[in-house]
Amino acid sequence: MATPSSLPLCERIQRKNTIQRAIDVIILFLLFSLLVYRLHFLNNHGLTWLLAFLCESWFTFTWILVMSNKWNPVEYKTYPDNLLQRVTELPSVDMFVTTADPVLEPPIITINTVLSLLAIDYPPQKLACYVSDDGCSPLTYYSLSEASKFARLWVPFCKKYNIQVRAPFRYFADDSLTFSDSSWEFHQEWKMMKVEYEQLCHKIEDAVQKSMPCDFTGEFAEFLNVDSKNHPAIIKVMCENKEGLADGLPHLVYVSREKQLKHPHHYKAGAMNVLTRVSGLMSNAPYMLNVDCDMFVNNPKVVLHAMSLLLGSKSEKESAYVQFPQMFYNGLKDDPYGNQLVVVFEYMMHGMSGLQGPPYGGTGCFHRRKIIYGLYPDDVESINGKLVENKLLEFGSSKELIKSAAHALEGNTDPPNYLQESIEAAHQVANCGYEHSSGWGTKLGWRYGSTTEDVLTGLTIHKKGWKSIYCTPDPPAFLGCAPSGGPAAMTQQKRWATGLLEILMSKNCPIFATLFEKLQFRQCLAYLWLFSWGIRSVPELCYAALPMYCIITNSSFLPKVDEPVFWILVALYVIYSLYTLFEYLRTGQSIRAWWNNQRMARITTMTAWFFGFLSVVLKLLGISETVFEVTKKDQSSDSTNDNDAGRFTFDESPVFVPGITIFLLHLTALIVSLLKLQPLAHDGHGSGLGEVLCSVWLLLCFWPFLKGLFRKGKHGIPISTICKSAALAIVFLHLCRRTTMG
Ligand SMILES: O=c1ccn([C@@H]2O[C@H](COP(=O)(O)OP(=O)(O)O[C@H]3O[C@H](CO)[C@@H](O)[C@H](O)[C@H]3O)[C@@H](O)[C@H]2O)c(=O)[nH]1
Ligand SMILES: [Mn+2]
Repeated sequence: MATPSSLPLCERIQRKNTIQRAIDVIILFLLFSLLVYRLHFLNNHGLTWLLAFLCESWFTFTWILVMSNKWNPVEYKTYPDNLLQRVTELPSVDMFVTTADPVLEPPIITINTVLSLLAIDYPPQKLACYVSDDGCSPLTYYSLSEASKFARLWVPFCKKYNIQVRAPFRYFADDSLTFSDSSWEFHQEWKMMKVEYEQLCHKIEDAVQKSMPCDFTGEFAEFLNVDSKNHPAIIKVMCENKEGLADGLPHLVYVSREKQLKHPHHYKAGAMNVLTRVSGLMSNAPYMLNVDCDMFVNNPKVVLHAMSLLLGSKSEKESAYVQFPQMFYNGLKDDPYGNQLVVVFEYMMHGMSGLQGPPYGGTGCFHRRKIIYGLYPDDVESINGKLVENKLLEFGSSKELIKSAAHALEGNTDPPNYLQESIEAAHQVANCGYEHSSGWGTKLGWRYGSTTEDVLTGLTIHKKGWKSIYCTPDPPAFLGCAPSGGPAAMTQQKRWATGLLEILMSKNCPIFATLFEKLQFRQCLAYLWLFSWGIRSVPELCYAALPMYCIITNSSFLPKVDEPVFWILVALYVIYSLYTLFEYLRTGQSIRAWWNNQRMARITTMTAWFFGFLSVVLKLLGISETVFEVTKKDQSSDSTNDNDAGRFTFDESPVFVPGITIFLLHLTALIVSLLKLQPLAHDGHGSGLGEVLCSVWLLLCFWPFLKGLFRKGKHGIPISTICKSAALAIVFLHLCRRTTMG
């Protein structure tokens, strides 16, 4: 019989992907054939060929990155039940939740996430939950305070009946719940709990309705007249498990860091660093979990899964952090905005798992505190006083923090602390001047300088030689909101493209990390794939311009139907489409979802990513800074029955202009072609079937924009945007005419 110490905690499994590899290679071969063909005839054709060749070279390069990324997929299995037999004492975990704006992120969402964390299946005396509120909102604080009262009922209820989904709004929204085979007692308690939760919701709704949620006395006094952009730090211990009771609740602490107008606050990265320091003073757990305010715990065993990997891997070097996938509960049917990322997570993340590990995704991730504090893999074996002393120089001036950090770096656990005792020191480290001349944001903690601080922070861990692990338990660990409208989806994609490109264009570029540090070569390729999203918009826009340019000027950039290479292109298109379609079907998605994603990939690349690209160019030129725009979260769940839900929505944002321009131009091109208004072709290289097919395909991709031209309200494109796009299209047409005449 296996002894407890020999029971496995986790297992690394190499996925088989022979067929996929074969198709990858075929696609690559076709791409190379196309490039060779282009090169061979470069002299016979004009600029359009050269441009097509350059774009296709870029696509081939991207394909190589994708191939390398997906070549050795790996997945991990975890055995959390063995953990409980093997480990006598589980380590403690600090849990961080960030929220920034009570309007875009309604407090009811945040408190559901907090409640789901408080009710997690893990010894509560080992847990502390810290909520960072960058909105410094009395409403958020009030909601949390009410939620902490409700938690005293909710947490024991969840544990007693082993409830699966511990975010109450999701639990009570589940219609499939039946009481036929449950006890009378459960039924009674369930009813009581539902009433309590409804009361909590009413209180919060009432507070939202009133401009003032409370009368700003007592514990609320500090919120009187606060300005969310300019206020002192507010830190409140809302719930403390002083006796360390195993049937108590985890600690709950509210943190709103100090803000001053002239001080950069570094958005979420800044908030995470404050949480790291405040928690370092209070509970100083060796592990830290962080989630966005909308990402509630959907699998109550999530900490046990993470611990199976953190404690069960061969060495700490193998598991610097454990990342869970981002999945969504409000996913619209067939993913109309292409932002549920199922396929990306399934194939790209498992692919990276076979290399140095998944990037850090900002939410649903367990970190080791000492690695966030800047430790290298080699330091772990030879940790000594000198080394620790050197590291501590970066921590700023708080003596208490330095002491706690020394403990964390040396791997000692702290004697239990009363949280309230650290409140003064906590205020000190939450001040905006605290990081001045320290290493926070540059040498330790969450890194500054990118609107995707998560990926940057993960990269700095990988480049030290650490590896990370991707964990996909069933049921999914966390679920959150995907943006459910065109503008929100575009804002998010733009921010991602911006942040990722910012990293590529900085000293943190992964190429340097491979040359001079310990980032593995193929991990570097995987990061390059991610970081070049913004750049990809340029060749895609050029490639999208080619068919219409060719039709309008009666020139060509594609081979003619009677040339054999034409079939290379057809084969490429067909094989690639079937290949991607198969990926969607294999992850349980519909053909419609596949098409929506194909379409949205083109729309997002040419609009949101292009704007991301532009904002990085502006930053590099020193003209403007990049900003973190928070995405709007809404609670509406599966809107499968809502006809409106999948309909594209628009706003005045300039991000829609390139999309509409492309649409208008292709429409014009097709009309020109239909009415045979093209000029005479030079030397017999006029446009042909290939160009027309491309144009038709792009029109189909941008179909939502056609509908938007005729709709009103949020489903319609604002007149001003249409005018701007039309003006741009006219300028383009004019330029086309000049080139033909010239
Ligand atoms: O000044 C700020 C801005 C944002 N946030 C928080 O950051 C989180 C993420 O913001 P969100 O608008 O939801 O962005 P998403 O694009 O949905 O987030 C993804 O992308 C971000 C940037 O890469 C990561 O930080 C996130 O963890 C990841 O889920 C939210 O909890 C916000 O409250 C702050 O705390 N302070
Ligand atoms: Mn989010």
